[in-house]
Parts: sequence; structure tokens; C-alpha cells
Amino acid sequence: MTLVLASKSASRAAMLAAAGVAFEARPARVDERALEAQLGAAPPDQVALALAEAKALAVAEPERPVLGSDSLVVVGDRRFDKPASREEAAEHLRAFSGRVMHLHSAAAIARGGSVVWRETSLAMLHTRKFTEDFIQTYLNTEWPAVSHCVGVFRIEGPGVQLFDRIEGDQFTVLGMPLLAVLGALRDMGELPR
Ligand SMILES: Nc1nc2c(ncn2[C@@H]2O[C@H](COP(=O)(O)OP(=O)(O)OP(=O)(O)O)[C@@H](O)[C@H]2O)c(=O)[nH]1
Repeated sequence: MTLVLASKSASRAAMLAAAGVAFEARPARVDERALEAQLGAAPPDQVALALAEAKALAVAEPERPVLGSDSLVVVGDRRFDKPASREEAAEHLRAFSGRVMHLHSAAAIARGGSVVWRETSLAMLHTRKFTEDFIQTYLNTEWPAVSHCVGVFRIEGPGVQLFDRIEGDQFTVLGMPLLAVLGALRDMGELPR
């Protein structure tokens, strides 16, 4: 049965398409900020997982598998979501500068209204120390495109200039633990072994 991707994320859709997975994308109507507020001081991977599960469950689908996913960034003890303005994007970049960005990506698959699979993954992105001139020049070209990206970067574009080193798989950085998702789809008989 064709997978439903409960997401408006172009990056997540692109990953599945490139992997040759047949799917239908439907945005999940979830108030992510309200759910995050309810979760309070829960560990970041559990927050990302709860959001991924909420998205998978938010798309009503009686039979087909529904995949939800979420990514969030933690630097020090502060959690970051997607920037709401260019000014907020600049503030995020100042907070990231010279520090290690922990990027948590989670995915969950729901079937018949219940979550049947879940996974989280972590990438560690070591950022350079940015000058203010770099931040503004970078945002001159990357805003508003990066308004859709947690961490204020597109790794496949100029975002790569933010980092000295990256630990973790590229898919986690792009927004989803794709390798684990493909394994789950194989185990469910949705993909050939
Ligand atoms: N193109 C690109 N997108 C990225 C990158 N890193 C993170 N993202 C995107 O940042 C977004 C993280 O925000 P989320 O709240 O998890 O997802 P969303 O974009 O709101 O989409 P939903 O799945 O509908 O919630 C996702 O769309 C990720 O794919 C990157 O390096 N490149």
C-alpha cells in the first residue's frame, strides 16, 4: 500500500523520492509549539519523537502506513525550532557560532490509528565562529529559504559553510532517519528485501 508522508517538508519528500519510495504527501495539522510546551523539559529526542508520532497520527488513514517526522536543534541547554524571521535567524546563528549543534531527527509510522514503529537519530554539527559580516552576507542569499530549516541551513547549499565537522548520517541532517525508515518499510512488506 502506498505510504502516506505526513509532512509539508520538501526535504523529506525529496529523500523518499530519491530513495525510490512511492508515497503521497499530506501535511499533518499539528500545533507543534503547543505540544512542545506540554512536553516541557523532556529530553530533546523524546520531544522530536512525540512530534513525529503526533504528525503520523494526525493524518486520518484507515489502512495505509503514515510516516511522520520531526527535527530539532539543541545547542547547550537551549532548543531551537525553525526561525520565524530574518532577525531570529541571525540570533540563532549567533547562538550557534563556535558551538556543537545537536540535531535530533525522529520518525514514526502509524497504521490504523496506532504508532507501530518509531526511531530517533542524532547528528552533531560543529559550527565555525561566525563574524557578523558572514551572518548578514549568508542571510542575504539564504533568507527566506532557510525559514523552512531548523538550524538555519540547507546542508546541500551554502549552509555547508557553517561547519568545520559533521558527525552522523546525512539523512538525519536533512530531517529524517531515512535508513531506519527504509528498514521499517521493508519489515512491513512495503519495500522489497
Ligand atoms: N533542505 C534542507 N532542509 C533541512 C535541512 N535541515 C533541516 N531541514 C528541514 O528543516 C525542517 C525541520 O522542521 P520540522 O518542524 O521538523 O518539519 P517541517 O518542515 O515543519 O515539516 P513537517 O514534517 O510538515 O512538520 C524539515 O523540513 C527539515 O527537512 C537541510 O540541511 N536542508
